[in-house]
Amino acid sequence: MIVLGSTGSIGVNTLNIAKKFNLSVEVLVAGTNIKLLNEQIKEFSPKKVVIANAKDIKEVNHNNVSFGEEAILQAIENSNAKMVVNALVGFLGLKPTLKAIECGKKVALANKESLVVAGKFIDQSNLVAIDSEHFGLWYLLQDKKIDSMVITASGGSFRDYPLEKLKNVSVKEALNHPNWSMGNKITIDSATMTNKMFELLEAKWLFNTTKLDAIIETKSLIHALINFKDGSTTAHIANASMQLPIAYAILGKVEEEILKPINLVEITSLEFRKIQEERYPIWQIKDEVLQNPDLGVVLNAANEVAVSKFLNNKIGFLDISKITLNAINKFNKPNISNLEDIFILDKEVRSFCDS
Ligand SMILES: NC(=O)C1=CN([C@@H]2O[C@H](COP(=O)(O)OP(=O)(O)OC[C@H]3O[C@@H](n4cnc5c(N)ncnc54)[C@H](OP(=O)(O)O)[C@@H]3O)[C@@H](O)[C@H]2O)C=CC1
Ligand SMILES: CC(=O)[C@@H](O)[C@H](O)COP(=O)(O)O
Ligand SMILES: [Mn+2]
Repeated sequence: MIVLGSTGSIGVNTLNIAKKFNLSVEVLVAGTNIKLLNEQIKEFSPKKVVIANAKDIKEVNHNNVSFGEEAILQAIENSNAKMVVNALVGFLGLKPTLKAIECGKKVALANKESLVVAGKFIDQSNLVAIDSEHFGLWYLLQDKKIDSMVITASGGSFRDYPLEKLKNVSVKEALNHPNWSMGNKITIDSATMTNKMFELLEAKWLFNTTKLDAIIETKSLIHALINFKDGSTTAHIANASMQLPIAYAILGKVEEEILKPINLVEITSLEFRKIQEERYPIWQIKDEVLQNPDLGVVLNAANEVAVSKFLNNKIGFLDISKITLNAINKFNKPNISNLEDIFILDKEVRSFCDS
């Protein structure tokens, strides 16, 4: 397989599964964590390696290394591997997703931004999403009439902070996710609840419905629920680890233990909360975005600019949703009729948010 983003949280979990099931890894793509990449090269002996920057090539212990976005696309095209795990973060992941599909490879897609911005153009016939909530929904699906689907949110780093403290929280505090160990960008997206907005859009494209909602479950043990027409609700419960969704995405069928089962007696209780707009201002536009999913392009671009500014200490935490809502207000009627429109609008929104 080809692993894009091998040094990230999903990438590392993917390689753990590859090791456990003795799967071959033909291509590794990473950014700047060359130390970890070299360890992965030693362990998996890939034929090809791609990194972000030319200046780091000499540090990589491999004789076939290239760099940059175009090189990622070429590596996908030139490889005989049948599967691409896309664990890149952000808009950067879209072109590799499209390239992998074009090359007829199976796509195991953690890069949810691909679906957020381009869901209506993505052929899903050979694609499986890697996301705990969508894995949960898929696991619960059965041949019965569904009323609605619900995904859960942890509430993120600040779910228990007094509202008046949010203005001055630090990057370090924001990166302290209560339940999951993930990359920086998605951890901030969890704290603002933008991750859940992305996941509603992701679910819209994956399950072809807008009867979707999200609630907070503070322990991240329930990942998804389905309300059936007959009045029953089923819930997917599993320990908070991405190894199970990744194993299914890669292997298709899993019959051995990947995670330790949940012990409800030890857990003793679960707590559910409504997602409040006062704490998560982005939630104001939930219905609008679901009704007009082209807004995903605006939401994603503005959010990427804002999160990067926050992580670089240029703005405060509350400014992230201000920037995003401002962009949604400005670009409120996007007209996306082809993939090219996505790249044009993405650029316009970024330059608006940067100015
Ligand atoms: N983490 C999780 O549990 C979950 C993540 N997701 C989604 O999966 C995706 C990945 O998330 P996560 O693993 O947490 O993110 P990380 O930030 O941990 O990993 C991102 C990966 O992309 C690489 N990368 C970044 N920029 C470049 C570049 N310019 N060229 C090549 N490689 C690059 C990084 O390399 P390096 O580190 O070497 O710089 C790293 O390997 C995101 O879309 C996220 O929303 C979805 C569900 C759960
Ligand atoms: C592990 C996973 O799927 C993440 O998307 C997770 O859901 C993020 O946590 P939040 O529920 O806090 O957004
Ligand atoms: Mn998720």
